[in-house]
Amino acid sequence: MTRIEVRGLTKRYGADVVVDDLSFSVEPGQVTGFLGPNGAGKSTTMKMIIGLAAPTRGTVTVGGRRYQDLAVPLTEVGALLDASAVHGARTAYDHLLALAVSNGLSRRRVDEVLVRTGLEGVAGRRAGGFSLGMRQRLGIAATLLGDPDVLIFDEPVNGLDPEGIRWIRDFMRSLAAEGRAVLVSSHLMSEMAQTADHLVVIGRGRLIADMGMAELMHANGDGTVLVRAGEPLAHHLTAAGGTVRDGLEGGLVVSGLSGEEIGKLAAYHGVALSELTPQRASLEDAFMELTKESVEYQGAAV
Ligand SMILES: Nc1ncnc2c1ncn2[C@@H]1O[C@H](COP(=O)(O)OP(=O)(O)OP(=O)(O)O)[C@@H](O)[C@H]1O
Repeated sequence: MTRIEVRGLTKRYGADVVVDDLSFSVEPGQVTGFLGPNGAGKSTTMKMIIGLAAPTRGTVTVGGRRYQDLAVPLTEVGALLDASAVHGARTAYDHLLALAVSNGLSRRRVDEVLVRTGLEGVAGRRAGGFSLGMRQRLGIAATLLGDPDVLIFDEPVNGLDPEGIRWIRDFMRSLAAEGRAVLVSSHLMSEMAQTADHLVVIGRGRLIADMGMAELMHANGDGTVLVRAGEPLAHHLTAAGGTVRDGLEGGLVVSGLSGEEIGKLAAYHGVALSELTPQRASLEDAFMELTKESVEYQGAAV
């Protein structure tokens, strides 16, 4: 099983430290969301993983080896950093064939990846005439040519319509389900919520969070219940094992008890409830909270 290991990775451009002592792992069989506001250093980190930028300090390895030490990189790491980087005059088939041949891969793989990405019907068309969604598919097809265990995608859903976004999301999940390590960057938490198993959040080049999606949801209110009652109820809730804190506008935020248990408890003590709402974590809120210190340009509060 192949993983990406980033250790103490640092990149300096002139006086600017754009990636600052970053360490994290990308595990096989998972989609790892790589999140951060614009300019956080995501693309630069990805470039260092695939040897397109040299680290100022630190190391990054794929399956224990540096990218430049891989014999045929395409068979170990597939990366899509910029989907527009195709030769517009070439057909989709020829674009993939040129890549396959220059990497010593078989023609058969070209047909296979065209089918896998749903492009077989347009393989003879020039890539220059492709929609953004089709270009993304072509870019993804290229990453799969060498059947690599590790895949890296930089903002793959940027600018796509909902159908295209759904397709990419499902595709990432299917790649992880095959046991591959998938690293996907985004500056939108909402995109990651339905795609990633694990999140690595950075801001101004530094690691802010490295945690499982479930853990993040839990840490941000998932599993709590918002309660409003006409009469004092908090002491009954704590006596029954709940943890209670004050919410907005007189509400109580309760953890450790289910909505049903709270409802029964209130009925038992004859307390009328005006609200009993299980809380869903807002991941967007969690992300804003995590990164609020590190966004490049903040809107002025008016
Ligand atoms: N070749 C370079 N020379 C100088 N500065 C650079 C270079 N590449 C990136 N930067 C700077 O490094 C910082 C991080 O950029 P990077 O593209 O890695 O961020 P990002 O998180 O991918 O952002 P975005 O979501 O906007 O693409 C930015 O301030 C950018 O201007």
